[in-house]
Amino acid sequence: MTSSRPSSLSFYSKLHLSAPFKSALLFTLSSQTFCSKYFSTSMLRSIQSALRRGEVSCSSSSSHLLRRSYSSESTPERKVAVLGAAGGIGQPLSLLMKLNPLVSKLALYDIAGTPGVAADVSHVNTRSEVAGYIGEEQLEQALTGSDVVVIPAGVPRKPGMTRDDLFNINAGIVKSLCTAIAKYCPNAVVNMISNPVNSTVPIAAEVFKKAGTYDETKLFGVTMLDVVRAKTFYAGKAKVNVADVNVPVVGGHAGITILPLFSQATPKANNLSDEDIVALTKRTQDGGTEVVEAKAGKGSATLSMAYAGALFADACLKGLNGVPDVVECAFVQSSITELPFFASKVKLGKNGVEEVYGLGLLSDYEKQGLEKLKPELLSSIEKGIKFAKEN
Ligand SMILES: NC(=O)c1ccc[n+]([C@@H]2O[C@H](COP(=O)([O-])OP(=O)(O)OC[C@H]3O[C@@H](n4cnc5c(N)ncnc54)[C@H](O)[C@@H]3O)[C@@H](O)[C@H]2O)c1
Ligand SMILES: O=C(O)C[C@H](O)C(=O)O
Repeated sequence: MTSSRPSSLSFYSKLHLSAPFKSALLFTLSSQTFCSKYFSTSMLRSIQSALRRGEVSCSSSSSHLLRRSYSSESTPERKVAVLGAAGGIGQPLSLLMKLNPLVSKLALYDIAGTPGVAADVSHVNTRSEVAGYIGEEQLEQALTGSDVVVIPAGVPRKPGMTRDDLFNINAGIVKSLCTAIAKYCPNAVVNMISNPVNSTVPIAAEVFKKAGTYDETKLFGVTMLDVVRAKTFYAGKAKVNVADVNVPVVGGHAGITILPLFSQATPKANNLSDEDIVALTKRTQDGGTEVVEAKAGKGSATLSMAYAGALFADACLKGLNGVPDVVECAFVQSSITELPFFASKVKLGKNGVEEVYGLGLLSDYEKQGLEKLKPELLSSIEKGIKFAKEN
């Protein structure tokens, strides 16, 4: 082996890689010569496949080098559309999607403001081509060919409001956007962010059913922000490394319907009392309100939501690309309780949801929380279904 240890290629994600890959990727590479000298063609092809599927990230120069030199396979083309792209969530989410190497086309749609957002984001030197679309007459173009459609369109809360108070405005917005999705990209995976998620997802399902395009494996209410919050708050209280933390959050996305399962959190924390768990649960359930109040009339969570939305869209893209064992929490059609929609861990695959996981063992406190949330969640689901049937 040469003495000059290369530095320009640094691989930094080892997720989902088999042992030989892991050791191979621990090297830092610098040149094509090095690549061909120390990695067999088959190993380079395997690294390339891992890159293609998004199982491993590397600097764009290294990715380019590997792609150019050693592979006949290309990264799958994936179009992502963001509806509501000029909004508080839409703008940072569009930027984060532009940074995602799994995206080849990024369509930014809104009723106003998208030419500026698209021009701005398009200057970022990453893979995807960005286009802005404005107004209903351009919605067809924005959606056509989309693999994933992310919807943060709609009004946010102000202090004193519940998410359900947004229903009257957002239900109509979601209905019209989903009608267009059914028409122009019926096979797309839909990530619903617009509130109230407990109702907007059932609305979307009804719209797709009416259009004859409903595929329950492709419709997701994005509850990732609840997971992001639960991880952050748990890590802070338990004094563990937040990067190592996992906490499933189940139920729905509003108040007590958000049920973090801290009894299943990892790493296990022995330093938390029952009172700590109650406080952590309440803080997770009220996380949205905490931000709404701090913003004092200027909207709700946008930056943390953009982060959470980008993470979830990335998980969907990985699933579509065939990455194994992509598991996240989301609000989906479900039979794990008596409710027709429920958030729990789901496995994401080439067609969207591959498996909806059950709740696992719950503490007595979580069992009580589960029973308490059911009436409210059911009524929000029924409200959405009724709206979509009657309008
Ligand atoms: N799921 C979650 O965890 C979560 C988290 C935070 C916010 N939200 C929700 O996301 C939504 C958006 O929040 P925000 O802070 O970005 O609001 P915002 O007002 O800043 O942005 C909303 C955007 O939607 C656009 N819009 C309105 N009608 C549209 C239509 N018919 N087609 C396309 N775009 C349209 C607006 O022009 C605006 O740019 C709210 O409903 C909010 O409650 C959900
Ligand atoms: O709280 C809100 O209204 C926005 C969002 O649902 C959140 O959880 O931050």
